[in-house]
Amino acid sequence: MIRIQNLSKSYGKNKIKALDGINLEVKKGEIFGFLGPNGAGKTTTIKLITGILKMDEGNIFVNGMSIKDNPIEVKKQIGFVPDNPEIFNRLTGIEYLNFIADVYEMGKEERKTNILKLSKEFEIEDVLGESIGSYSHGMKQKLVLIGALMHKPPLWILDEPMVGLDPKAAFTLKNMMREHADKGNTVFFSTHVLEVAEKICDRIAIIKGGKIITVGTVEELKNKKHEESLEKLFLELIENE
Ligand SMILES: Nc1ncnc2c1ncn2[C@@H]1O[C@H](COP(=O)(O)OP(=O)(O)OP(=O)(O)O)[C@@H](O)[C@H]1O
Repeated sequence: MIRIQNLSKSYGKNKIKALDGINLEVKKGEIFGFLGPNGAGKTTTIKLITGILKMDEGNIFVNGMSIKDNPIEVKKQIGFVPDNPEIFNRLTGIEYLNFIADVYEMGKEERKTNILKLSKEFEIEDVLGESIGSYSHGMKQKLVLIGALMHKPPLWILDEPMVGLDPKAAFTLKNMMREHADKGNTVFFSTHVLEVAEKICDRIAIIKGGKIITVGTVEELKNKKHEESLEKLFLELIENE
């Protein structure tokens, strides 16, 4: 579903390398966790897959299409939730969702059905008429999730999606991620919450200093290093690799 080849990205005049030639393959049907310490390059990778940033070198293919050659087609495949849900505060929730639905050219019935279903699941159907500026962080996060998922994209890319969600909403989202992957779709998400990654990911990658230091199932990686938990494995790899 996602193929990343020799991807590099530097920022600023000093050309600080945020990503240094990473390679990664994420398959259909998997929940893939992208882990790493602060500043490792997770958000940069996500911004390159979603076409928000331009890569310096390498290429990214989504469903066989290069993001360089088919940026619009690739974006149609993706539902993206950024790490910060700061969105149009002056719009109401429903105005925001209708705007997103327009961008994705969704029909009247389709948008109505999908918005109703998702807003009920995340329990914000009663506040969609109110301005986003009045929402809590968690409510904004739920609204962004609904906006990203309502056009039913096969590939979900979620940057720290659990931050700000209460336990019930986080549980709902985790179940939705599993269901989505089980239907043959793909979920790629970054997180610092290792317990969540350990529980729900089919495979993980750990990135540090712009380089992927390991990829595999949680069990494979734990066995390789004889560690009992993902937390211990993560700390060992971050210290020593
Ligand atoms: N706009 C920018 N200008 C300059 N440097 C940047 C910019 N954005 C990111 N960086 C640098 O690129 C590197 C990778 O950052 P990135 O945000 O991708 O990390 P991350 O793994 O998502 O971190 P976190 O867990 O803290 O969100 C860091 O050294 C960061 O300081």
